[in-house]
Amino acid sequence: MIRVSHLHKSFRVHRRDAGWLEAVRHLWRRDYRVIEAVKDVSFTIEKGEIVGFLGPNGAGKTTTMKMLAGLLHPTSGEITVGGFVPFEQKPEFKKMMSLVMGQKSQLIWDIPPLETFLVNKAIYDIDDRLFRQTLEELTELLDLAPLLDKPTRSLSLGQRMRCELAAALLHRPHVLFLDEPTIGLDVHTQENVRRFIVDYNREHETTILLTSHYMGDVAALCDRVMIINYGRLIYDGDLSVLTEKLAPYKRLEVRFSRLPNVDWSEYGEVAEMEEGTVVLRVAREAAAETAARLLERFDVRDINIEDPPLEEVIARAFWEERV
Ligand SMILES: Nc1ncnc2c1ncn2[C@@H]1O[C@H](COP(=O)(O)OP(=O)(O)OP(=O)(O)O)[C@@H](O)[C@H]1O
Repeated sequence: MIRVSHLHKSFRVHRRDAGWLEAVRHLWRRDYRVIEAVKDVSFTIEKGEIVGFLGPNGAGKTTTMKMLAGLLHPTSGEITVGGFVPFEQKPEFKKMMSLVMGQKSQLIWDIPPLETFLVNKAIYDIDDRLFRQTLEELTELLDLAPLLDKPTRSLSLGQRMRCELAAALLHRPHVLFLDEPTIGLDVHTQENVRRFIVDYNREHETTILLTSHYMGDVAALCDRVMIINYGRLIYDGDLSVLTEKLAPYKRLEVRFSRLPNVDWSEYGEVAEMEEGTVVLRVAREAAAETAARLLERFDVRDINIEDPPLEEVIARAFWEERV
């Protein structure tokens, strides 16, 4: 569905040092600096996949998404989305995809969401029956009924985000680019939005590329992740493989009736210790056996074996640069 080959994007920006003298000098002499935001990125995404696109601030995620959505022209390289070249902005292309940016609203501020939806109906030339049917479905799924006729500016962030998603989906796009769709939302609304994305993807086989700083989004939604750092793709594959590769240990959280006074290094590396609980880092293959040993020797109230937190795995990927 999405094919990207040797994609590059550079921006030419004015170079100017601070100070008024520099500002005056700048009137005559203009220096430029080139920022290579995306460097030689290639990937393919098949129909119906949900792929997480991760990277630290300024890594090149939004720039890539904007190129995929046809808002930016690549410096070089090729992109096709559903067979279309995005930057040509053919009407058929616009009808088959949608871009949702958590930081930017596509709803018209002073009118109720329903009226923005009607504007979109006209823009995308959606026929009456399909519009009614889709709106009904989205209203139900996103619980929009009480919001549709309130002015957008009076909605909370979470309510607005649900309406943003509806606005983006009214024309039933096959490809969805979601840039930070849960940013700033409370935990409950984040979960609702995640559940909606999963259900929607399952039902309509929508292809989804998603960026998020919330690892909860990524863990809940994506089996596959792509990691970009300084404009380069440094990982593209299964999230579980990444975890195993970069964090080849498990976290054993053990709660005791009374914390025993022992040399923990015999069991693993202590990550945390407080009151009656100790968290140990233990090699993956030794986790089950270590848990059994602890259960046998001590008065254990509860024991939990978990993968390391995703934040830690992703942070390691950034440090290691090349995965
Ligand atoms: N229009 C522009 N002009 C100049 N430089 C730009 C422009 N847009 C992006 N950049 C630069 O390109 C690089 C990549 O930016 P981009 O917004 O794609 O990163 P990002 O991974 O989405 O970061 P974030 O997580 O902070 O949103 C950054 O160095 C940014 O400053």
